Formats: sequence, structure tokens, C-alpha cells
Amino acid sequence: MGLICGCGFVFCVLMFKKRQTFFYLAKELLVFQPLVLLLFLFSLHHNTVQCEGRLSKNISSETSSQSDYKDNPRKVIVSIVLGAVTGLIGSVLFAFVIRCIVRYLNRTPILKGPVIFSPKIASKTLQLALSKENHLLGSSPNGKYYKTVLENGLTIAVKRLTPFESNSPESRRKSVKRQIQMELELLASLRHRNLMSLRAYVRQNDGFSLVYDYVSTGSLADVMNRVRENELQIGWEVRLRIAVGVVKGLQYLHFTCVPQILHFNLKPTNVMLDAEFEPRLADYGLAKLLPNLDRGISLNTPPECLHNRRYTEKSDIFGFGMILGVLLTGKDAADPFFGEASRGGNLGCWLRHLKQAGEEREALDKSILGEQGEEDEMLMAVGIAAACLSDMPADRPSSDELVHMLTQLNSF
Ligand SMILES: Nc1ncnc2c1ncn2[C@@H]1O[C@H](COP(=O)(O)OP(=O)(O)OP(=O)(O)O)[C@@H](O)[C@H]1O
Repeated sequence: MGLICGCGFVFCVLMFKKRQTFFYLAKELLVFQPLVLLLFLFSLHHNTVQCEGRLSKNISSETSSQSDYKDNPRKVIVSIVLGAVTGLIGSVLFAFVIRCIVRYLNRTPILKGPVIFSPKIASKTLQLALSKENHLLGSSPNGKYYKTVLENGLTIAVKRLTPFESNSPESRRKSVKRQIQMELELLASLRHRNLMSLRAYVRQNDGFSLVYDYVSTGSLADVMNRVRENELQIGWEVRLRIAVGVVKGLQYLHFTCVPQILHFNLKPTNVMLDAEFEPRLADYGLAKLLPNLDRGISLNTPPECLHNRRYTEKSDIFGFGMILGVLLTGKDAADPFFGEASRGGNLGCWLRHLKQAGEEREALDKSILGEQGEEDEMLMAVGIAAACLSDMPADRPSSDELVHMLTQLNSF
């Protein structure tokens, strides 16, 4: 009984202190619901019969006084409640143990060699290409991007992840590897025109190499740099198409994927643009691959994450707000101009200030100003960007709502 109460106590603590663990347990148990129910009914019956048996023994062995007799209905209720509670806790724990055993027996084997999801890539040529010195495309605490060419002429972008801490024990490494493999299998199954598809992955001693198509236009950050340096011009129609594509990719991750996938690091360097400027989100879902994902504190950090609150789909929307703001203003979100123009604030503060003052036109990139109809769309888009950059997550629209809001701006 003590043990059962102890387990019940731990369960309750988990429920109140670690909500995520509790939801995980609840989800796991849901799978075994019929078993839990059966065990619960059985234990309820068994415990109640036992308690009632003990009770009736007590009654018959004692020459009961008048007051004992009055207490009996209370004792019967207590017996039934105790029977129900211990039965429930016992069955839940039993089902959980069975679930753990089943999971242990079915756990993913650690794969050796490359895992390929594209017919254009052969295992041997991939390994050969990875062993060569490759051209560095980008680097961050979360890994490095390299460009490499396979023997068949296909150019690929490879993200090198090193998710293990140098001193982590082998058993911990193995469980991280299994976890990463499962996540990669899930990511490889996603198909959407606005997502970079995972073409293959290779497990190496110190990490994983993730293989994607190489996109020669580069990222939105690269393209906007060229626009600022007057090497390239992209008008409002193309910029709006980019915004719509980004939000459609997000909508797919947030509303179509089961379980829901959060991007966790949406910013202009993680949006690739193909030759027609169709956007494709990169690096989505990396948080689950990298337990120590470094998001740093940057301009893209949603306010709720500065205060250590939970990252939600609305935090991804904040990242989208920055992207829309960059497309509208033509400026880098890190431009000191925003701090000066909004007394120490950022792009979001500046857009909100202009909206309140009815001066949204001030925000627009002068190089895209033109027809009146287009200008009206841009002014409405300023309002949408300001809403996405709201300090309160609840005030930001969802990706689903954003698809409708943006596609209604013109006839997509
Ligand atoms: N598939 C790709 N094709 C072409 N270039 C790419 C590709 N993937 C990434 N890049 C290049 O790499 C850059 C991004 O590198 P990286 O992801 O290391 O930097 P980051 O986005 O600042 O870091 P993090 O996402 O970890 O915060 C892009 O701006 C782009 O130039």
C-alpha cells in the first residue's frame, strides 16, 4: 500500500511540476487504454471485494456497538474509493511497465552507413564526397553547411551536426543516436514544395551529416544582401510570393504534420530561394536533433523566450514577422537604424509605432514603391508584420490565418 501511495505521489508531482513529462506519460498510456481499463476494472472489483470482506469480518467478529454500526456506510465508501484509487494507480503503473518493455524490444537499431532517400544519390559516391575537403557555405554553433559535388555531377549541401557533448558516456550517445535517427526518418518523410527535403543522412563517429539539394540562389538573407548592394532587384509581387511560400511551409509543419513540428529557428538565413524565388524552409525541427540547440539571444528571439517561457508555434510566427519585415523594409533586421528610430527598440517596435501613427508608408523599401494597388497591399502587409511581431504570443495570428490574410492581399 505504501509503495502504491508513493508511486501515486510521484505521479501527482510529475503532473504538477513537469507538465511535459506528464503529457508524455498520458500519451503513452493512451495507447494502452484498453489494457489500463481492463486492469482497472479487475482491480476495482478485486480490491472492493477484499475491502468489503475485511469489513464484514470486522463486523461479525466484534460485538459492535451502536456507534460502529453508524460508521459502516462511511467505511464502505472509503473501501470502494481506496479500491478504486489503488486499482487505478496499480493498473496505470503496470501498463506503463509493459509499454516500456515493448518500446525497449522495438527500439530502433543504430544504422551503419548512409541512409539514402533519393534515387540520384549512391551510397559509395556520397561517402567519397564527404571524405573530401568541401566548400564551407555557412557556420554556426549548431553545425556547418558545406557544398560538395557528387561523382554524377549532382551538387549537394551537407549540414554537419555534432550533437554529442565530448564527455558524454557511450550509453547516452547511443540513446541520442537512436533519437536522432527516428527524428531524421520523420523529417525525411515530409513532402512540401516550401520545405527543403532531406535527401540522405550519414552517421559518423562524432555526429551526423544531413544531405540536402544545393540551392544556387542561396538564402533569403543572401538575396536581400544583393538587393541592398543593388546587384539585384526584386519587386513586391516576388516578395509577397516569398512571404506566402514561407507561411505555407510553416502551416504544413504546424497543422498538417502529426506530431506538429515547430521550426525553432526561422530567420532569413534559413529560407532558401530557388531560381524562381520560390522559398523552401531549411533547418526545421532541428531542436529535437540537437538537445543543446543554440538559438542564442538575437533579434529573432521571441520575447517569451527571453523570459524562459515555453516555445510555441506562435514563437515561429515571430520569426515569420521578422522575415516579412525584412521583405517590406528591404533592411537587415540587425540594422542599427531600427534601434535609433524606435529609441532602443527593434524592427517590431518601429513597425508598431508607424502603424499607430498611421505612417506605415515610411516603412516601405523605396525601391518597391510603384502602383497604387500594390502600395495598398504593402501597407496592409506592414500591419500583418506588426501583428506577427507582437510581444504577446496570443496577439500573433496563426500560420493558418496568415496564409488566408496574405493570399487575400492579391489574387494568388
Ligand atoms: N541547401 C543550401 N543550398 C545553398 N546554400 C545553403 C544551403 N543551406 C544553407 N546554405 C547557406 O548556408 C547559410 C546558412 O548557414 P547556417 O545555417 O550555418 O547559418 P545560420 O542560419 O546563421 O545558423 P543556424 O541556422 O544554425 O542558426 C545560408 O545563408 C546559405 O548561404
